[in-house]
Amino acid sequence: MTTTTTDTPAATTAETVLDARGVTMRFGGLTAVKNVDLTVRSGEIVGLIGPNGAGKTTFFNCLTGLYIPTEGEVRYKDKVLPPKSYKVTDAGVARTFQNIRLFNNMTVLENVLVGRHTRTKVGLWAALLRLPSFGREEAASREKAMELLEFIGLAHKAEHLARNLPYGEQRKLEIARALASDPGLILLDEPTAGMNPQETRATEELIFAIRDQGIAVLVIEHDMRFIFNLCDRVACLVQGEKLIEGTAAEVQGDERVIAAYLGEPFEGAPGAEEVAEVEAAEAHSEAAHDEAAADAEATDSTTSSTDGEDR
Ligand SMILES: Nc1ncnc2c1ncn2[C@@H]1O[C@H](COP(=O)(O)OP(=O)(O)OP(=O)(O)O)[C@@H](O)[C@H]1O
Repeated sequence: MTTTTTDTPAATTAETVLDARGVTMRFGGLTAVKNVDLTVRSGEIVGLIGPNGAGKTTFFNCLTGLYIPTEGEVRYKDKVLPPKSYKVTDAGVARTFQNIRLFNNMTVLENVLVGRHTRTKVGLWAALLRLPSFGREEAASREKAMELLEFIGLAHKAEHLARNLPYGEQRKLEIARALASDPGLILLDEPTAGMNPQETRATEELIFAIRDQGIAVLVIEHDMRFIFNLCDRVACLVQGEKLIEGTAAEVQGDERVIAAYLGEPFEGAPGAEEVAEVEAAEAHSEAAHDEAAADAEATDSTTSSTDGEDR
């Protein structure tokens, strides 16, 4: 397996924000992610692609404390991330999910405020007794949440219930909620799933704007045009292993990536050896079957001619 890593001059001098090394995740006998290394540097947008079931979401779950990797280590700004999702958020890594997870019966503003809670400092008693410190903190949180809603273009819907937003806006709201925790890195799991081309284009602009605010981005997507337009670097997972990592042009033109998406086996692909073994075994058993059938036919014809002689 060949892995290409191309560094732009800016990327090589930038700080490493995420450093995942040798991440492996097994579920019983299934290895969903196998020995994957991936870095994301400040100022970068990195894409993670791969066919269905390649292990992309499992890898995200390993990065964000939802899963404890069977092997490997994940560091954020040089510190090993704790294996608890709220602590990962606290450390500065936020994420969105493939299936939207909003609080549907809360308003748009309240949803963003929920995302803000990791950054609020007042204690339980101050909140329950509504002490002045709580009031000040709450006002600051609301101001920040409204700024975020301005940023994503939903300030005019702050008091709407989340469930009443159109699908594309719900996805945006998820991003705003993730941003509310003031992350240094945001992980987006299929942010344009189910979007029309205009919404997809707007999401692309939003992600560029997030990057311009100094937040590094790691994004999973199946929309190749979107990913190759957006990303500084792209890594492709196939059957849990990183097949290639490089610039959009390098990954886009790699015939193994094309073959992986078209579902064709290709030389050197992860799992190719197993596929070759199965194919060889099948060919062998077919040949044995043909041989046995030919033998049986020969025996039959000998028997029938003998039978004829007997009569
Ligand atoms: N909790 C789990 N228990 C057992 N197997 C799992 C679990 N989560 C994922 N898997 C398996 O791990 C493999 C990778 O799944 P994963 O969802 O990470 O792939 P993916 O690349 O994100 O796919 P998609 O693009 O379809 O979302 C699949 O075979 C899946 O069935």
